[in-house]
Amino acid sequence: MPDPAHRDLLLRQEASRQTGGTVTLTAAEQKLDSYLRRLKEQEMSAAQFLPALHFFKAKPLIQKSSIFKLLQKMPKGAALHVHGSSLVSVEWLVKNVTYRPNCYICFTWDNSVRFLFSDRQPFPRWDCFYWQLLETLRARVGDPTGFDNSLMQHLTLFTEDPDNQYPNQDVVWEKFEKAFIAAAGLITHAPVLRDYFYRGLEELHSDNIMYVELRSGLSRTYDLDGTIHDKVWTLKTFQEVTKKFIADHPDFVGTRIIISVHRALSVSEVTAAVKEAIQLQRDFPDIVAGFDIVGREDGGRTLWYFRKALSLPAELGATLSYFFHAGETDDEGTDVDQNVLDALLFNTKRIGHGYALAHHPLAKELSRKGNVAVELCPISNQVLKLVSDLRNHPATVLMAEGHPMVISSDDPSLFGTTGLSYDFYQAFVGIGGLKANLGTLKELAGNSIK
Ligand SMILES: O=c1[nH]cnc2c1ncn2[C@@H]1O[C@H](CO)[C@@H](O)[C@H]1O
Repeated sequence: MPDPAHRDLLLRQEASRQTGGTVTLTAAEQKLDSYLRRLKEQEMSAAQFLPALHFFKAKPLIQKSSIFKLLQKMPKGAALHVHGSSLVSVEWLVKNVTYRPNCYICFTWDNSVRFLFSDRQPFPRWDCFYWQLLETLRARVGDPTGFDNSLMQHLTLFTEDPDNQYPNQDVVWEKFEKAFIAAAGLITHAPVLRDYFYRGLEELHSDNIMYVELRSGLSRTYDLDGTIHDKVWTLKTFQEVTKKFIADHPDFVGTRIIISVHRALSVSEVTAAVKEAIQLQRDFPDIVAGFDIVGREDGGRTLWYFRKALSLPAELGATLSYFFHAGETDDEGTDVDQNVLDALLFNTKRIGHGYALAHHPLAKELSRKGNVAVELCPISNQVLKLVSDLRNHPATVLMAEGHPMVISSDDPSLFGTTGLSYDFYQAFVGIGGLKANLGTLKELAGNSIK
């Protein structure tokens, strides 16, 4: 029989490698940890293991969970992987923004919607022939609640029947991109953008988050009379709103922007965007964090495809920090699957998603040694169909190995979440399992503000 004392020693050694395994807990924290463990045993043995359900089905049940309620109260540090155009709850977009005067709507041939604020009847566009004043239309349909719910459906992925609505990744990604386009007309109206951003910070702050980094393309914004504002205007607006928010909430620390472009762009377009981002980071060092390339990785252009553009800062002797999405794929062995290694070769500061990282021993080693944290977004991975049951998420291995990682929400409006508590729940209960404890939570929150 193996020596029980030796076995004990090995078990302790192994546990100490787990994320949070080296965090020491005070006596009071140990008490809380035992309580958390009991709660977790109950929730994990419940007939419906919530992180195994599609998030849309689990959400109302998570809201009743005692662990979730504790997580809401916990200071969670920073939200480091959030897309700026999916920041605020769709209820607010519909109930507040679409009720503002001069809001026009148009239904497109592909069953999507467009919004536009205008002081006159908008001209037909290629994607939108017939614009109607929302106020008039809402009055005419007679059932404003039903109408508003249908508007929300265009702006979120939420559905009661996700398994049938989204049979595969192609279907869910198509709806996903359509929802971004639909929301754009609301969010890029200049006066709305200010309120939208302030509201987004409120939602984060009320979930005990102190800092956020937003991926944003800094889309041009417009005024009622059609005046267009450029990226500098948008950055200044982010800067001003953040300042006001901190004045109103002194415990909030700040916001920074990771300038993002879509991977559907050409090399020359990305080259121009990199040049512009270098300049913007130079001009706004306190608000521009760096640069990323976004959009669905599978079937999309790779980081290596853009290598000339991405090498520019080094060639020019300029600085531009990278925060690349990489390895948000289960297509092992394809070109996109190499994004994780290439992201590291381009000195990315963090890896967005890194779902594929577990299958890349060398990239994993580099990320660990360089302390390049993986931005784990469990709900996003579930909704966008990379994984169904979180117990099978490759991050279970990363967490067991103490790999540097942070937890984030990716697209709160589209997934119907606010703050990070839902994401922490899924990571803590689903991915961490019984092994993850209060030390794990402390380390995850701590990693985000290092
Ligand atoms: O999880 C994600 N992976 C990759 N791209 C994403 C994800 N979430 C959003 N976007 C991309 O960000 C753009 C808006 O900033 C969206 O158009 C979408 O392509």
